[in-house]
Amino acid sequence: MKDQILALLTKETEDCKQLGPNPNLTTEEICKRLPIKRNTVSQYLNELVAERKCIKIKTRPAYFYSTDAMKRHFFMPLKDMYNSFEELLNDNPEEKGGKSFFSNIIGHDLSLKGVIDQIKTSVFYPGSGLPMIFIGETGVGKSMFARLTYKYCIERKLLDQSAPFIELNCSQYFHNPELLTSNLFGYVKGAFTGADHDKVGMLEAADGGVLFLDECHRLDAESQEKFFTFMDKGYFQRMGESKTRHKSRVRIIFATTESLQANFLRTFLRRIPMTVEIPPLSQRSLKEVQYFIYHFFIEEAKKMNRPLHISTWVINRLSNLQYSDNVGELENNVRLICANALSKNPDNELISINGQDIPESLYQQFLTVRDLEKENTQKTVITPTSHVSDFLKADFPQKNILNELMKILINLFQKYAEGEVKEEFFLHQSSMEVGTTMEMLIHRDGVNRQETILKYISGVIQEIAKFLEHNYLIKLNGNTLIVLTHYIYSRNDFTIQIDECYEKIRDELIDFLKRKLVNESKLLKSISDLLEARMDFLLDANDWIILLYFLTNLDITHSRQRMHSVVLAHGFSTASSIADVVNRFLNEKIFDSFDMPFNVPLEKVEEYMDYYIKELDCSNGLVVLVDMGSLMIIFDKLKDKINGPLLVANNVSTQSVLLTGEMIKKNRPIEEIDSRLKNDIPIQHKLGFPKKNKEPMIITSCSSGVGAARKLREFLLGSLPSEISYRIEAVDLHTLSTYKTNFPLLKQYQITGIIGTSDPKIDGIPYIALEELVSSRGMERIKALFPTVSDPRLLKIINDNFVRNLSVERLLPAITILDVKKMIGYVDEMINSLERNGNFQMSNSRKSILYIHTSSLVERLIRHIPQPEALPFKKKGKKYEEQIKLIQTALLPLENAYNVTVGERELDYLQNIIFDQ
Ligand SMILES: Nc1ncnc2c1ncn2[C@@H]1O[C@H](COP(=O)(O)OP(=O)(O)OP(=O)(O)O)[C@@H](O)[C@H]1O
Repeated sequence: MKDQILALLTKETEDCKQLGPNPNLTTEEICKRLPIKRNTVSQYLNELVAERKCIKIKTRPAYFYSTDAMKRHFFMPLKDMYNSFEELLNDNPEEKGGKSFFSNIIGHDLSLKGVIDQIKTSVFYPGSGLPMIFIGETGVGKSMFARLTYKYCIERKLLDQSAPFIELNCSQYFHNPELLTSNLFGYVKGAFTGADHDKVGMLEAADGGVLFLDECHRLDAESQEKFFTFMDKGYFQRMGESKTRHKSRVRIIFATTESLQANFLRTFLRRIPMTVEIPPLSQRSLKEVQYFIYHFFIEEAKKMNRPLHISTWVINRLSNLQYSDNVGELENNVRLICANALSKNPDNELISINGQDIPESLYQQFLTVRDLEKENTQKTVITPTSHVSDFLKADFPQKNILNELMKILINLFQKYAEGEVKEEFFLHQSSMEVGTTMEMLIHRDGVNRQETILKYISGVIQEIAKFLEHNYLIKLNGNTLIVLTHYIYSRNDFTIQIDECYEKIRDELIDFLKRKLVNESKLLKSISDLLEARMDFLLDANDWIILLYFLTNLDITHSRQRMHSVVLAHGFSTASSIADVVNRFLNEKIFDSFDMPFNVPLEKVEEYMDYYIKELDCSNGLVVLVDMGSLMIIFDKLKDKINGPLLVANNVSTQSVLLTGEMIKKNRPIEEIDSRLKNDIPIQHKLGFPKKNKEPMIITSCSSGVGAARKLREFLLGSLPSEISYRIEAVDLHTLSTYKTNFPLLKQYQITGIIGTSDPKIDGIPYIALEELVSSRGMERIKALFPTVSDPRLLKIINDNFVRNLSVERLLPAITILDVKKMIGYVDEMINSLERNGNFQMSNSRKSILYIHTSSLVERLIRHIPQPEALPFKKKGKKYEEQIKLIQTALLPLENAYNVTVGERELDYLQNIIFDQ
């Protein structure tokens, strides 16, 4: 069977004209074409991938290509699995190295990487590609990308060499929408006064090629409607025509500087699935702006066919101007400067460009730029044969910083290995080195915080932070997020290098750290997986070392047991500065901080603290230091919500924060901190202990990993009736077994049970195997799991849902021709009828068997599979007859729905399942 699947894939791969989502290469389609069950097909496909006989594109749905056929018809794939078609296409050797089609575009590997990926996705879509709309300010490169897309299609043989490219600027027809419509769609003789012959429109003229509609927000509603009919149905009519329909196989690209929502019909936008946003120059990095400057000077040098000597003064100013008309404006400036310099000395072999060559019109602007450079007389020399890459001397300062850091870390490890320093010192010192270097990355030059890629990375890091908070209960503060973002951002540009002779000891260091820092390693593995999945960013050995040390700074293990403390102070950075100084002094992150603007309303402070106590385990206590008497009210606001002792003191000074921090670090009890604070520094203070009952919670945990636990959580939540909102959290089994009752959730909540597939053995907390929920003791278990639910009706619903949903899960792979959910609905009805008419409660285990048995029974009947063997003889008295009647009545709706009749032997079986003692 596996061979059949491979043969089919080979044929389909060979038939593919281009690499892109092809419905014939999905599991779904293979199932339709071969008489094999879906599960089996999936399993074989994955085996074929593991055997390297086919590759998988992990999109939704996933696509499979035969590796051999790929090699013959396209290129040799370098991996077995790809996250997207773009990733696959990037492995095309023609796309690699200097030969990549888009590599001449400035920013192709920086801010425009995403734009180029989107274009590739769009053009490879089967048929005529996906219609795209480029949006972005004037001069960002929309027209350029439209032309490039066309050329790319020709290069990749998606279009013929002779295919037309027709461009239309819709704003030219602003005052004459009718003329625009007639030019686009054509007209027939007599369609309007003056239409004395038939005329082909641009849509038809562009058949087999590309139609680019610039400034398309000028399309009136009628033209938009005509377009979406065309995109929907594939035909259009010329003006004045009512019957004839025309077709055109055209790829349409739209572009606009305007907002989509305000200028287009919703129906129109819906037909353009690919919106490609090109960022303005102000959102690109300084580095990218400088590449543009070199690029345009090189273009001018080519045109003039002579070298240019440009002063640093000019380059610096050009780099720092604001360009409201973006790349186009920058290009014009360079052109103007060159033209001016040339006109002064037209006969010189070499054109020198200094401050005095700046044309009048630009000079004013140039003077607004602050003096940036130190005295620097060096000139940039550009010749007609220069290439931008000549100027990318890759002098990333951060590369040196990180290379240096690796040297220091390896050196420290060597010292430790040779017994020169103690383990504690080497680990501590290494973490401190990493912490300091990472902070330096943020403050390097040339980072534009608006830059698209930086924003993107920041978004991914925030997602990771949420994941960590949710799964490991680790809260990363804002600064940590910024540091991580900048680290990944820097590492996008280069690889950290160490001398070959150090590689062995580096690998030993990594092994040592993975053994020593088990929690951090686990955490980093999750981070690394997420970075790979979301950004295709792979951490290498050096990153692992640096980031493991970085994570130790976050004090993951300790923060779980220690008291928490926050400084709340008014002012731009008062709280954070004091907290930072004290944390540094104590060599540990003890304090969090909240900087409050002077006019901050109390609700905002309360909101922050609510979030804080919700997110962190404060069962060991929370100390809040505030800078105003009025904020003492925080005590009353929090005291009933918090699950540990609370101390609020009105004194924020370095002295009081340090005193508190020292005591927290020494794990002194909160009462002692309270009395020391009030004795040493006269302050207002309030101390209280929680009265609040802990909220109940269920934990799910599975031996096969947190993913399975999360699935189980979803399953349980999905089984709760809407009236009940209950906290259920998925926790990694290993973490649970390691931390036991010290695990924060276990302190904060009243854990009513741990449901899963393996017992973490925690004293005082019942473990309930999933199976038990559907056993005869199920109801009892459910009552204990949901102590706050007293209504028996609700408890019964929960119980019934569990049994039923679990049966559905089990039935899904077994039942092939029936719609399982629908079938289960009928069994529900049957159970209700039996319980109601027979006046009894069926046990969970019987219900569970009934769901499964009845479904396969109906399937057997539909497929005309013979009835099972008769059961051994049993006495069939009056009671038996009554029970059979009950079953027959309960079965009626099901029999009617599936047009089947349940026979005598089957009835006997059912009686056995339902009533047999
Ligand atoms: N990434 C880039 N690399 C090289 N040249 C670029 C790049 N982006 C834009 N340009 C150049 O900048 C100039 C302006 O670009 P283009 O005309 O395509 O912008 P536009 O967004 O279409 O502007 P408008 O909305 O005003 O029509 C062009 O000469 C284009 O070739």
